[in-house]
Amino acid sequence: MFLLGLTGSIGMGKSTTAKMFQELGCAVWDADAAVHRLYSKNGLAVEPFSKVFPESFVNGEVSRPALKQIIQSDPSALKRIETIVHPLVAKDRADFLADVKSDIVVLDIPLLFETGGDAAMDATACVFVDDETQEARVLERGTMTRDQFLAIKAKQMPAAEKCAKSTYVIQTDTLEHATSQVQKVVSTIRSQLNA
Ligand SMILES: CC(C)(COP(=O)(O)OP(=O)(O)OC[C@H]1O[C@@H](n2cnc3c(N)ncnc32)[C@H](O)[C@@H]1O)[C@@H](O)C(=O)NCCC(=O)NCCS
Ligand SMILES: Nc1ncnc2c1ncn2[C@@H]1O[C@H](COP(=O)(O)OP(=O)(O)OP(=O)(O)O)[C@@H](O)[C@H]1O
Repeated sequence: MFLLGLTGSIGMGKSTTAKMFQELGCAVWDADAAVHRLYSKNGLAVEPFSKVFPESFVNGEVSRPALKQIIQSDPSALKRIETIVHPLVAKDRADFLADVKSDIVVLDIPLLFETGGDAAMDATACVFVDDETQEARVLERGTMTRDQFLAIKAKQMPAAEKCAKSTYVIQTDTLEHATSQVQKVVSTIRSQLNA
């Protein structure tokens, strides 16, 4: 099993690119989706958040708008949120890897390099688009204010640095261009596996 870590700065196209890998028969695990499961009703993060951040506990779930308010008024809260969430995400991933059957497994992890997760990968791929397109795409989603976007971006390793550390860089300027680069990465890895 070949582990490919897929990363990139906020809104640069990780999820969209992960789907392209999935369409080529790769198994995909998505760290952000794991966080969604953990925050939802009966998710494993609900109880610890209800104790540490009672304001975030809304209708039996961890509320993302409430968390964003908390981080906005106290930027140090993100570190405390990560301390609760990251070990639970690690367990979700270990459970997934214990069961998966596929030649290539793509792990979509926004903080791959920031958390040292790249050390456990056979190769890494970074999605990339220019800063203006990134900002326009994130703000178009309407889930974050510009200040919230800039605060998250400031927490992340600069995009150019992530790309320099990666085995592959995937430009996400158009869907067609990204698809052809994903096809090349998959065929390169498959030919290595079959060599
Ligand atoms: C800050 C929160 C509330 C924002 O929620 P929202 O639904 O608006 O955004 P979403 O979760 O889709 O994240 C969007 C992007 O923000 C970036 N991001 C999220 N958390 C972090 C973080 N702790 N540090 C740096 N970037 C982050 C990632 O690129 C991510 O893909 C949420 O991301 C969160 O609870 N983050 C803490 C958990 C975490 O560290 N997740 C990262 C993957 S393990
Ligand atoms: N190759 C591409 N060509 C054109 N648009 C793209 C491409 N890849 C992604 N996009 C668009 O960019 C936006 C962000 O993409 P996506 O949600 O995949 O990013 P992400 O990196 O997973 O985001 P986040 O870090 O917030 O989780 C979406 O609107 C998506 O349609």
